[in-house]
Amino acid sequence: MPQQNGKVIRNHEGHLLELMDEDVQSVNAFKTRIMLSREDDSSTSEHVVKKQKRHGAENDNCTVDKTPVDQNTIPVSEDEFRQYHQAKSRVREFYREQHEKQTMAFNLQARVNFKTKSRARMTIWEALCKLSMLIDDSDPDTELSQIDHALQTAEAIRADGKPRWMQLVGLIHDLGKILYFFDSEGQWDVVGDTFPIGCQFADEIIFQEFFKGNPDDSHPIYSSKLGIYEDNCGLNSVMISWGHDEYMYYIAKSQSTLNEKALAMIRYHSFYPWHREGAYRYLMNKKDYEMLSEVQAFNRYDLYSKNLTKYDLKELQPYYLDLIDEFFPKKHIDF
Ligand SMILES: O[C@H]1[C@H](O)[C@@H](O)[C@H](O)[C@@H](O)[C@H]1O
Ligand SMILES: [Fe+2]
Repeated sequence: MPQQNGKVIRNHEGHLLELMDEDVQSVNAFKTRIMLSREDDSSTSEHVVKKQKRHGAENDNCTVDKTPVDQNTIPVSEDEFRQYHQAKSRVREFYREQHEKQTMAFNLQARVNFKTKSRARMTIWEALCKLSMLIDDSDPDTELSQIDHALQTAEAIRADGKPRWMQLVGLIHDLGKILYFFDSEGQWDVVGDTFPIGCQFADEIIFQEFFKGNPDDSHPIYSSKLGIYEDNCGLNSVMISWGHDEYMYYIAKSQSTLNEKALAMIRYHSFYPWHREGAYRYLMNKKDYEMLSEVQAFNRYDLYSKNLTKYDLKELQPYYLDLIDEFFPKKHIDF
């Protein structure tokens, strides 16, 4: 049974405690690094804003949305994807808001919120069905709902004969976007490309100019090249902007048997400035180089599978239910 509004601290949940412990430690580590930099960060902002939902089909039960799609907006060749300079205003406005609001203060608080609350308990399939109600404002390449995108990605990986764990990654890589229906302040803290917090916003980030409105961009430490980090400290020690990738990574890490490549694909698939544009190499360690090629291999399916195909959910359900069972030992997942 999904629990909406889970503001309850569920201390009896073993995995939640584990997660909290791990992340309280990492949040503390970030705080320590900030304190060590002796900067007075008084930028606590008001996070309560009105949510504007951009819904797809008005249904919560996984029926197929038959809404016609504007054919002219769909990219056909690889170089037609991610053309942000000609993107619609909804995409520009999305990034203006995201870049202004993804601050260190927000990110620390988002992690504390995540670790100290439980939002809902449901099956992976039930969660996937929720994605039929979300269209991603940040994405210039699809107007379909996120359930269509999940199936397109998974089916492309499957059609290419890739391993079953990777097919599952295709299916659930964006599942964290259900965060939008729980704790989020809008889409800006759920979707979109991601980037490190606590150091310079690299030029390779799309719409870099919108960081002008982010207080961290004029912070003496956070705006420096290394910020609070050390050379080659490894991405695992870097705080990446909060959203569906981080959220789903924690869920999959604690409640699935997916391997480290799968977890890296989930965690970094939106980190385009890194995996596509080559930024932030100075934060990487040896392990990150191994994972980089995995994330890039996954990205091909994530990005280039976006087309007009709407798969028949009922037809695919038995196959994917088996796949989910293989890697998620518990039927009901704490989201
Ligand atoms: O991984 C993708 C990618 O970063 C897209 O650019 C973004 O629009 C989506 O929200 C996200 O899921
Ligand atoms: Fe994504």
